Amino acid sequence: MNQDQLKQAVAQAAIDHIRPSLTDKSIIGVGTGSTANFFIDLLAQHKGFFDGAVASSEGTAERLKKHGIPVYDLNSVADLEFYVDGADEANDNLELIKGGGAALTREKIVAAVARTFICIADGSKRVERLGAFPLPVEVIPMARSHVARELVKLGGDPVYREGVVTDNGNVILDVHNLMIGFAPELEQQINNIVGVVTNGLFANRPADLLLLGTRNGVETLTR
Ligand SMILES: O=C[C@H](O)[C@H](O)[C@H](O)COP(=O)(O)O
Repeated sequence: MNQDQLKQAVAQAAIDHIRPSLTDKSIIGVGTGSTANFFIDLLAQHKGFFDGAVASSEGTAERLKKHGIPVYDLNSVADLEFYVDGADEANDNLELIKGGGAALTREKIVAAVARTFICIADGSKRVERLGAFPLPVEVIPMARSHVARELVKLGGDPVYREGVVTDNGNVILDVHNLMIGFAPELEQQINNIVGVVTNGLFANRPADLLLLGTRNGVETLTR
């Protein structure tokens, strides 16, 4: 099985997990990235069994709409049972690094609202310790240098992701070589830097269910 087939398998596992709970009133939170795209394409086969979706990026909204799936503004949604999204790294505590596709802030917002966050990833994303993947930090453009200096004080090496503007009009610093000891604390510390919108650590709101695509099948990890 190649990586795309593993992504497809976990996307299908997520569909199988949520399908029995769906009603014609269900609205599903949908993440961003190549794994989430497999999920969207499979979800489209179940139109009629749910109402619509909330998107974590403009790209995802566009893909959902192309499939004819209604996209709702999160502000108009009172109840979101599921949020399904990929990750760049995941540990066995279901803490994640996300934001390789620059969608981290909207992803974190939708994850905060959802009752169940299902993370889908191919097995290569599983790590013992988070941090080999550079941590994405979304920053207000005028604060970029200030935030970079503060991140250096935390022991990281921030690199400006040139040419990338987030859906919120901000920029991304990718922080290399961070020692991530206690992830929930570091997540807060970075978010406390003035000018940071949010960072890609999902440790205070980790996933509830992690579906990992491996050559031996889909592994399920829960908290
Ligand atoms: O900003 C992007 C998201 O956090 C993605 O979920 C993450 O980068 C994983 O993407 P992919 O499924 O393409 O590996």
